[in-house]
Amino acid sequence: MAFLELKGIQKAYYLDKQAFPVLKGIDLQFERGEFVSILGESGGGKSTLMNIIGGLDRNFDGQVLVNGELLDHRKEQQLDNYRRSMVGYIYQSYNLISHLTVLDNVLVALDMTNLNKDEKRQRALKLLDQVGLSKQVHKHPNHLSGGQKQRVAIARALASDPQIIIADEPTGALDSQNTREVLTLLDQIAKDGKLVIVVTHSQEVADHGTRIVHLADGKIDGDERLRPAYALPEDPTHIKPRQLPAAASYRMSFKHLMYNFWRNSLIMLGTAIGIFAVLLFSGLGNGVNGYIQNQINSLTNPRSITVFKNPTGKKLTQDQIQSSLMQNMAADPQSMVINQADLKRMAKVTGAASVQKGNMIGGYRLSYGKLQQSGSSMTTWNKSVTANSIKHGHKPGKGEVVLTKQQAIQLTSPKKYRDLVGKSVKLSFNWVNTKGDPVAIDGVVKVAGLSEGASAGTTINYATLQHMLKQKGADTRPNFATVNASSLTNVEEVANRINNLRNGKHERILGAITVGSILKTVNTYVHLASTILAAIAGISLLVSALMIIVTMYMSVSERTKEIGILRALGERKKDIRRLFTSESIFIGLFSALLALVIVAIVTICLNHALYGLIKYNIVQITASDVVFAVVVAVIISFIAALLPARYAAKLNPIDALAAD
Ligand SMILES: Nc1ncnc2c1ncn2[C@@H]1O[C@H](COP(=O)(O)OP(=O)(O)OP(=O)(O)O)[C@@H](O)[C@H]1O
Repeated sequence: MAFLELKGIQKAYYLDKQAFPVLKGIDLQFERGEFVSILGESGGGKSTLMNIIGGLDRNFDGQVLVNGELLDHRKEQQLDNYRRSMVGYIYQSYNLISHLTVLDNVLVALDMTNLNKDEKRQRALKLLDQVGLSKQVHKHPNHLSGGQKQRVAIARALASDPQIIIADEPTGALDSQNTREVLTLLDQIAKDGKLVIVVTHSQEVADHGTRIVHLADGKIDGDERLRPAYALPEDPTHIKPRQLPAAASYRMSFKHLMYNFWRNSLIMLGTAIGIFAVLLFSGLGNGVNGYIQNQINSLTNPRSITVFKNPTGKKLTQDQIQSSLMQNMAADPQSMVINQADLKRMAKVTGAASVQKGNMIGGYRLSYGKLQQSGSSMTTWNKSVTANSIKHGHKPGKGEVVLTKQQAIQLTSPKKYRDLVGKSVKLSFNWVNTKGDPVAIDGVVKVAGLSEGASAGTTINYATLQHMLKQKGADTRPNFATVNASSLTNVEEVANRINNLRNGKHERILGAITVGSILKTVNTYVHLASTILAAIAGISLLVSALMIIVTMYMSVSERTKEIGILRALGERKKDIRRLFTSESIFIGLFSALLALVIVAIVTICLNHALYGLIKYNIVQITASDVVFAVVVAVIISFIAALLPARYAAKLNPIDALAAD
């Protein structure tokens, strides 16, 4: 039984369904320890035969038997295993992987063996030493001479200790000195008990072997034994093949990424800008939203509902309630009185947590020394006002008021207005008694603080105002109420229920004003803006994904030959796919990290620049934004690599090896 046997091998290439037969029935037997040269005219089918022997070609008729066992060439997996365990290739054009060092080129073959990390390294170094390259191990192939490159290729072919070495014109590109050295190495390989099959045009090379097979017109027309085959040594090999582990693909992808560092950096920068846009817009959305909420909440209590009497009995909008307020107060103050029954009904409304009585003065005069000021609205301090609206001083205690900054300026001067805090001012206004007769009220109150900003208002201590009214026999009943909703989410419902309270004639009796409605409008706009920004960011992510797809396709076409080399070494389609998806995932991951660095810098700068102005961090990136960005980047880069990786895996290894 021969070690390797070819039986009735036939092969034809097809062009427009027309068959061009190349091999027309080849029967050959080979033994280990042989150094066989295959000679023949150009185009005679030598390389085609080598691809069949080497397990690269699946489309032929006939049988290949190894140790008497049929190699099922229709099954891809069987051929992958066969190449991985049995065959080592040496090519005329060396076919080294340019982005790997000499040592790594040899280690690629060793990745598919059962040796541990140290053993692999030791073996690679030993083989490189044997071919005389121990000083060149860390160089890249483009820094080697032709002879040196071919010796690296020989070391790689021997790395996994295969029993068959196929060399296609191994000395075709070498000078005579290097040719002699390579032939000596090949002879030594045969001496070590391997089967060496060399395709050559050179009689000198052929004479070096133990046997010459001549191929003409697709048939064997000569088989000459020059010397007996070398005796077989005892089989010392302990190296067992195994499938390529995923970690090896990741390592190789990473090395390729680093080899093309600058080009990849630009791609990563491009992708990172897309991810950065998503992060920044999301952070800005969070910040703006938070800022507006914060502004509104700091000045007013969003859970509070201000309730007035509705003298019309009809349904009124919040704007209508507000605009008719002053007029009603002046024309018929009695019509605005909220009685005990109203207060009780409000308190019973579902979702109302508390009801607070209040008085609003429609028009009043303040005087400080010789200066006077007239105001149009002063309310008793209530739950809708927050202490944050007071910028200087504090909320009004007994006998105290809070004025607006503007009022303080009018009563003093633009430079000294703050001095008014703690000073007493005279307050006078008109009111009515329970019969509706006018009563003039006046008294001295102390300025507790000054309110400032959009919702600044004038407020007076409730007990103080009640006391002033009582003293003059005026009506002390409330003319507005503050209802606090039990939660932020039911403010509008509570307001609606209050608006719907009716008297015996089925007329509406109260009108409710909420700050929640303002908040809602603002939130709608913020949400709209965030959606638009997210869409823009989404487009930039799409561009990033397209960029990765293009890059990966470019990478596949640049690395076509490498794909062929790796397939010839025994890598599966799956390994090739992983090579490209993992590289893309690295790009995605590094882009995300780069985006995080950029967004961190921009966030710090923007927040720093704007903090002085708005006292708020306008960009707020949350931990979930960061996780989202990294996950999205990895997913997008993985998806973007799927098509190119699939394309790479499907390449025919023979065509890939023939690529320029
Ligand atoms: N993929 C292919 N499609 C079509 N025809 C092919 C293909 N590959 C090879 N051939 C043809 O098959 C024939 C044998 O080619 P092959 O490369 O095996 O010859 P060879 O003996 O190795 O030649 P050389 O010594 O010049 O390398 C040639 O005529 C070639 O044109």
